[in-house]
Amino acid sequence: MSKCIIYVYNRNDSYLIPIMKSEGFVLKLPINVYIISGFLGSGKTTVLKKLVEECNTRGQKLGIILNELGDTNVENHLFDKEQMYELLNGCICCSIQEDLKTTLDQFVKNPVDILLIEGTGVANPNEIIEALSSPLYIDQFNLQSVISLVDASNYLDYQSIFSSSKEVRTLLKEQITSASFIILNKTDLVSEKKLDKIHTQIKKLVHEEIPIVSASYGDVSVAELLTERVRTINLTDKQVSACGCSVDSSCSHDHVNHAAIKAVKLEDIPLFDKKVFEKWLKGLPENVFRGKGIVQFHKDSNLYSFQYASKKLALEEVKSKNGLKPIIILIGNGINSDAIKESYEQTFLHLT
Ligand SMILES: Nc1nc2c(ncn2[C@@H]2O[C@H](COP(=O)(O)OP(=O)(O)OP(=O)(O)O)[C@@H](O)[C@H]2O)c(=O)[nH]1
Repeated sequence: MSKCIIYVYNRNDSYLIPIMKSEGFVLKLPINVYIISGFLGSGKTTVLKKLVEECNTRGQKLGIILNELGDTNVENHLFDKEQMYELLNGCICCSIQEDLKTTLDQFVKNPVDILLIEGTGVANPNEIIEALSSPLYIDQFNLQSVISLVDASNYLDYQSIFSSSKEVRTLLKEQITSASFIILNKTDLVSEKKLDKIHTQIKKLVHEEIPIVSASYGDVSVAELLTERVRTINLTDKQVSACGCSVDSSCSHDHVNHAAIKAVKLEDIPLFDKKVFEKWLKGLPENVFRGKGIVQFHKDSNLYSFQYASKKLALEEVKSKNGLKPIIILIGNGINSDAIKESYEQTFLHLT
């Protein structure tokens, strides 16, 4: 096939869309989209990595949108070979819907085979669905599935931790009810009995057609993950976002779902002792339930990506160090950032 690019006008006549990118590949609109949703630490990035690996093996061109609560994404190095965009400093909700639209425009101009969107752990997928189903994008993007990860190791605890926060409980529920495919993940960390109880509770929340698959480390077949389930997506509430704004209203207030869930960033990190670091993380107040970042240890020139979720620390050597610096992000509900910084300084900088 000779190299050519065909342009067509989109419905709004606002710009030209390339539908044939390069020799041998025909990248067409609409782009198939998968939303990966789920609470903090539930396993979204684990599933995303799996999908990226598979799509690369198949030679499919991938687009990725990563959304982070804070101003730093410590996991972007995992996807630096993909056409990736980061939406930082807030959820894909009323506060950065415009950023999402700008990013979607980039994909309309530069189509990919598959677009994977990972929301923050406190994003309401309904708001991403809204953007994709707006008249501007309905012909350009084809939402295939909303994959929601549920953290089995924390599901029941979160009901009590957030018993006084209706907003977070609503968010946790909506991450489930807006799904077309549910992965009950981290089953390796819970007993059969507990798992049955959680399964029964989730089943009551969703339509009987929605599959609920138990997994550990997101070990669900890629075929299942990529199945088109658009017809079973529960869009009944999609015209009203969780913060109560209608789709077309210009929402100016802060997104309320996760107002108390905040991220604390620690930089200029010294070299650590691995055991002291782990002990410090596990000794943090109960309301700090997620940590991630990059660290370096004594007598070791490697950089490590760390994940702290479900009270477990996981370390992985970073292969492409390009410009990466040690950093710690801690996320929790109503956390006292001054107290955390003080504890960090006392433990690692020996300041009193
Ligand atoms: N034990 C166990 N750990 C898991 C499982 N799935 C993921 N993890 C680990 O849990 C941690 C968090 O996983 P992620 O995939 O980063 O979770 P996430 O939903 O992207 O987290 P956020 O970035 O907070 O939104 C990592 O250390 C994973 O390796 C599982 O099924 N069992």
